[in-house]
Amino acid sequence: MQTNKPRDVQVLPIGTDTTVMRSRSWTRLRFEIEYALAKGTTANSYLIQGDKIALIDPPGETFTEIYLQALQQRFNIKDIDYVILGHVNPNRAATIKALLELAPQITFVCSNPGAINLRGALENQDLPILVKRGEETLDLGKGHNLQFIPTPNPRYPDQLCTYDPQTEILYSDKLFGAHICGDQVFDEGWETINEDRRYYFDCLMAPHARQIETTLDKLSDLPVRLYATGHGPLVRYGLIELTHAYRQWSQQQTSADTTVALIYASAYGNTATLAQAIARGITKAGVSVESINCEFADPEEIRNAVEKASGFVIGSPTLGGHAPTPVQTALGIVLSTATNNKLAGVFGSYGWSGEAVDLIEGKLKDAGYRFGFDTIRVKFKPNDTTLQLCEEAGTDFAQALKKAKKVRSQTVPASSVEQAVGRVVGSLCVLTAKQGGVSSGMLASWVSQASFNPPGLTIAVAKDRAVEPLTHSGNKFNLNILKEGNHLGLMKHFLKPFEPGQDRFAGVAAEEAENGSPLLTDALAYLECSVQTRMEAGDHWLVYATVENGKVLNQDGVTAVHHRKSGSHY
Ligand SMILES: Cc1cc2nc3c(=O)[nH]c(=O)nc-3n(C[C@H](O)[C@H](O)[C@H](O)COP(=O)(O)O)c2cc1C
Repeated sequence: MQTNKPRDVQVLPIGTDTTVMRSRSWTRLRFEIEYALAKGTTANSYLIQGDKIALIDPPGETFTEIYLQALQQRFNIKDIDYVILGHVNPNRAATIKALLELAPQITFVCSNPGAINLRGALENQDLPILVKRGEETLDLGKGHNLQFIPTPNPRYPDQLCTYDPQTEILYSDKLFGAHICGDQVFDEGWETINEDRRYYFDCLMAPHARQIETTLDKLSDLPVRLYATGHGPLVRYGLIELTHAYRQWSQQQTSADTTVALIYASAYGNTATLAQAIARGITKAGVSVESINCEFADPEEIRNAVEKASGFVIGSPTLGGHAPTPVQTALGIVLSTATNNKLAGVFGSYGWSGEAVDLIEGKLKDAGYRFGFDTIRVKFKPNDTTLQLCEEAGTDFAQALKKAKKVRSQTVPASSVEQAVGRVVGSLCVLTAKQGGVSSGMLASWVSQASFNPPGLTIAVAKDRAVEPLTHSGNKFNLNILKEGNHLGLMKHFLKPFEPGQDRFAGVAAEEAENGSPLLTDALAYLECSVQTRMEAGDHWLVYATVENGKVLNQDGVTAVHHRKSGSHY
C-alpha cells in the first residue's frame, strides 16, 4: 500500500472535448464500510468543453484546493457554465462554494431531490438550478447534447446519470465504480480488479438490488462506449462483462428466499453509514437486504418489504429529542404489519441523549419481538470499531435467520449429489476429462469442498499437467473419488508417465458419463463438474468447479486418502 504518496489530481483527455480529473487519495478516505479494503480511492470529475463548458462532479472538500489548482492550470474557471451533480453530497459543499466564488454565473444541473439537498447544503434557496427529471436535454454545442437519466436508490435518492451522445460516454456516478487508487485511468486488465468491483457492489449496490435492476433496464438502450465512473478506473475494456455482472449480482439478491427489510432515515449520513455496514454483514452471510430510506419510500413499499422479509432492522438519528417523522411513520407500519415471529434489530447515531433509538427499541420490545442483535447506539460519526461491530451484528442477525429456517426444513434428506460430494474431503481422486477427441486423466489429491450452494469444490492442477488445458472456465470434467482398498492400481496407473497422445484409459474400467468425460467404474463415487473460474496459485491453477451431477457407486466403501511424507512434492 503506497501510503506515503501525497494526494494529487491526475488529468487526462478521454474523448472529444472531454477530460477526466481524478483526485487521488492513496489511503483510506473515510470510515465507511465501502473503503474497508483500504486501497485508497479516486474522486473522478469530468470537464466537457463544447461551446458551453460543463464540469461534472467536483470532489469533496479534502481535495478542494488541489482540484481548483489543477482546473486553473488548464482553463479559466470563470468560463464554466454548468456544474452537473450526479448526486449531492454535503461533503462537496466546500468545493462548490469555492467554485461559485470564482465563477458566480454557474448554473447547477441535478435531479429534483438533488436540488433540495444542494439548496440545503449551500444554505442558499436562490441558487440557479436546472432540475432534470429525465426527458430534458442540455445542449453544450459541438454535438454534446447531454441526456439525463435519474437512477434513484435508497442510499442515493438523488442519483442522476448523464449521457453524452457525441462521445458515447455515460457519466455513471456511483455505478460501476471501485475504490482503488492507481496510475491506471482505464480498466485494461480488468480481471485483476474484479474483487474490488464486487466488494464495492456488495457494499453500495446489493442492499438495493431491485433499484439497480431498474437502473440497468433504463440504461440498456444507450450505446455506451465508456462508463465514466465516480470512483476508480473508468470502464472501457470490461464494460460488457461488468454490466452483465451487475445484472447477475443483483438477481442473486432479488431472488434470495430470505430477506431482511432495513428501514432507516439519516439527516447527515451517519445512520446511513451504520445501515450500510449492517447491510454488508447481512448480505455477506448470504441473506439479502431490501433497504428502505423512509424519507423517500411510500407506506406501501415499506409494508410490502416487511411482509416479505424474515426480519427487519430499523435505524434512526435523534433530532430534537425525537425520531424524525418518517421513521415514526415507518415504525407504525412495521408494528401493524410484522408478525412477532419476525426477528428485529435497532440502531442509530445520536449526539447526546439518543431518545429515538430508545423509543424504537422500547416499542418493539413491548410488542414482543425477539432481537437479532443488541441495539447499536453510536455517538455522531462511526469509526473503524463501530463499523466492524455493525457488520458483525448484521452477520449474527442473518445467521439467526438462517438457523431458524434450517430448523424448519431439517428433515430434507441429502440428495445423491450431496452424498457423493460428502466423499470428497481429503480424498484421493482421478480427474478425467474429454473434449472433442482428446481425453485425459490425472491423479488429484488436492481436492477440497469449497461451497454448499451450489455444491462446489476446488482442485489444484499443476500448470504442466496434460489435463490442464481441459480445466478452463466452462470446461466439464469428472472427479472420480477412489475407494480405499482398490485405489493402488488406479493410483499407479495415473501416476505413470504417458507418451504424448497415448490413451490414458487403456486397461482401465471406464465408461462415458452424461457429460461425455470418462467415468471410472471402480471408483467409490464420481462427480460431474463444470469449471466456473480458476485462480493462479504459484506453479498450480486452483480450479473452482460446481458439481452438476454425481453418484456414490459403492455404498459400503470408504474414501481412499493419500498420506504424503512431504508437502513439497507428492
Ligand atoms: C438539529 C439537530 C438536533 C439534534 N438533536 C439531538 C438530540 O435531541 N439528541 C441527541 O442525542 N442528538 C441530537 N442531535 C445529534 C444527531 O443525532 C447526530 O448528529 C447524529 O449523528 C445524526 O445522525 P444522521 O447523520 O444519521 O442524521 C441533533 C443534531 C442536530 C443537527
